[in-house]
Amino acid sequence: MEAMEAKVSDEAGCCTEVQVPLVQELAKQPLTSIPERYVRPELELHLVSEAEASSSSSPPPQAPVIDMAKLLSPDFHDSELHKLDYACKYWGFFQLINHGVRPSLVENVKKGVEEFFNLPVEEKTKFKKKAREVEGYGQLFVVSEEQKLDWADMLHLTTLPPEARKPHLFPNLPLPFRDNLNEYCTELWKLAMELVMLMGEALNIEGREMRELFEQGSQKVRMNYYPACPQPEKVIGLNPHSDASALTILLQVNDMQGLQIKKDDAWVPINPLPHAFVVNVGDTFEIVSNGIYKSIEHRATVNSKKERMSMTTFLNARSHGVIGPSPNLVTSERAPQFKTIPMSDFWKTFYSRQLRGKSNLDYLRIPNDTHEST
Ligand SMILES: O=C(O)CCC(=O)C(=O)O
Ligand SMILES: [Fe+2]
Repeated sequence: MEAMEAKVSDEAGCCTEVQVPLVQELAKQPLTSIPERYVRPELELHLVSEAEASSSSSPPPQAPVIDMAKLLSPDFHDSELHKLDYACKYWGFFQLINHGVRPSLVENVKKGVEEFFNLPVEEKTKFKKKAREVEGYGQLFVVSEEQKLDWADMLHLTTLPPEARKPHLFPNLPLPFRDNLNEYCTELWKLAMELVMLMGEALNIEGREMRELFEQGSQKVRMNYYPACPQPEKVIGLNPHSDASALTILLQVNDMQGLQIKKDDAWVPINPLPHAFVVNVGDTFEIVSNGIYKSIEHRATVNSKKERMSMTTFLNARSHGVIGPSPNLVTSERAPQFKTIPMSDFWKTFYSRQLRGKSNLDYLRIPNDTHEST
């Protein structure tokens, strides 16, 4: 992978310098009130409409469930591919069952994540995110001293290809977590590649084009720790956002619910099914699909009872070259919806912004009435 040097430096070094406290440590103190930097006044406005919504008799809609075994079976492939296509177009999120990753491996990884966050703070600080880096332990996307903060800490790592791992991060994870995570990442790479190839098939994108975009891509993981909060309705665990990745595979680590996705202007909770992964389309795939598949806004809420942990695995397109709508999906009826830009520029703007809504995709959007070529 000769472009690796360029890739590593493209995705790093574009972050800001603002350092913030660890929320896990903050939450251990006897808090009489939530520090102002974590209080989100906008949530109070939303509470009213959510109360109205929850008083309606119909239960919230559920994200589609996709069966990987059916996608891979000649008998069920076509009908399941149709379901996958629908899920990516209208939900941007689905639960994936029968994904083939060994349950004991998944359990070991969950255990490793819990054990990491339970390490003494001095141990975890060895992984601390350094100024101007995007990987490590702490908070990402803090771009100003005034900005509101999330009620969460994260450990963010490049996991694949192995040569892109930061020497002070992945290789220093405690054993056996390091080995389990290594195997899990290889399994999830295969799974994510299978899924993007299937999504490409459903959209009629050439296999060669998909392989060029993703085979030399990278994988990152983000382990999220949301401490219990005495006033959970005032804070947000992870600000509403869409993921920059092509595809995200989320593992809920302990049995606390908190993920919500925006569907028809309402927040819909996702309750992970046993042994399922929650999968979502990221901004990169929305661009490649020329807006046909949607990267949906989601957020993490917190609660007063118990901490919550999750781990997201991101499949990213290769970071050399450009990213833009697939030529097959730009037609006389469907103009390009996004500009084509160097992938390195895409990452630079992503890491220099606050994580907020679909702001990183919106700046690439071509207004409807403009038929400029890219
Ligand atoms: O913790 C969750 O459920 C959501 C995490 C997430 O959206 C992310 O890491 O991008
Ligand atoms: Fe996300």
